[in-house]
Amino acid sequence: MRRNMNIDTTRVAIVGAGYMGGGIGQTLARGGATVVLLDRDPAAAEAGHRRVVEQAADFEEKGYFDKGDAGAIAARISWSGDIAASVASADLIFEVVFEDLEVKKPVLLEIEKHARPDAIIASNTSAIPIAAMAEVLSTPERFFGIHFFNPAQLLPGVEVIPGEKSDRSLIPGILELLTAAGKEPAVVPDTPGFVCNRLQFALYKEAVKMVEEGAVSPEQIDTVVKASFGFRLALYGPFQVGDMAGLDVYASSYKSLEAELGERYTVPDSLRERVESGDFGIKTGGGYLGLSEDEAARLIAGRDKAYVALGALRRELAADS
Ligand SMILES: NC(=O)c1ccc[n+]([C@@H]2O[C@H](COP(=O)([O-])OP(=O)(O)OC[C@H]3O[C@@H](n4cnc5c(N)ncnc54)[C@H](O)[C@@H]3O)[C@@H](O)[C@H]2O)c1
Repeated sequence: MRRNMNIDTTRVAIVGAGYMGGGIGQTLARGGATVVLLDRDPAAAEAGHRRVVEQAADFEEKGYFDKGDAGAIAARISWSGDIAASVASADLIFEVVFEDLEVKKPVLLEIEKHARPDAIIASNTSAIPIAAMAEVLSTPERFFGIHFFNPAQLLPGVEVIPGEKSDRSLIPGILELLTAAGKEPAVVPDTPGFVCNRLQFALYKEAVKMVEEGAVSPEQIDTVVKASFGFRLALYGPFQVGDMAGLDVYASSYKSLEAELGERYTVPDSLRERVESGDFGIKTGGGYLGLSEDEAARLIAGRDKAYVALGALRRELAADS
């Protein structure tokens, strides 16, 4: 099995040249990989390729990409109607077709049939369990979820999701490749929705429910979220925010919400136990992240500076639009 993945010598095949497939291809080609876009219909692969190359030129012209990036991307990315041959010569093959297990299964089988034994196979699924896809493969040890976010060219995060049977010694090479492409990958378990989509869809459902109840409009929710906790989340995770805000405040708020909205707002057990034992987060020492006094002081000082800078950036972007 491969261990190192130098992006400049890595050949990537992407099956599914749609929105995400094109974005992933553009990202990896920009990083130095050689990429071929494939689709069920060669015309779709060709169209996906054209979109990626034209978008890269547009991004370079607008200054989003460095000078020379568009030319480098165009030189490194191609399309093909020959899925078998393109997959056979790749080191890393992405399945990026529709979010439907029954569509993905035959695609994965076809990839596995043509792939070299040492090639890695990845899926960009949003929420289908990696185990459910690995099940159809006879070589599940080389299969991973590698989940880019939309738009893949611009969002830094990527979830790397090993399945139960994935060979974990392949993970450092995958992380090396993604980091070389400018990404901030995180290894996460094969739990429902992985990390991002479980949280994102919980929030979205609650927002939709509020609108359905008729109390607030979508516009009101967007206005409040962008300027309040959404503003924070651009730079800090929920545990950093909770430890800074005070776990006692969170526990009391859950009690009020539970009284009105019921069980889904019950104080989580570990939060209740912390508060009962006097652990209110940073203000008492402790919290979920267990930061030292120095680390906590640095976090708060950095937060104040970051929020001032983020506030200025928001005003600048609003003035531009
Ligand atoms: N759109 C998003 O915001 C987003 C974000 C993260 C992950 N994803 C995931 O990425 C995957 C692709 O999503 P998308 O938004 O790019 O979809 P899309 O519809 O833009 O692209 C899918 C492509 O797959 C091709 N395809 C379908 N069946 C095929 C087959 N049997 N063989 C070869 N090609 C086939 C289609 O022709 C199409 O070009 C899904 O699993 C989705 O959940 C999407």
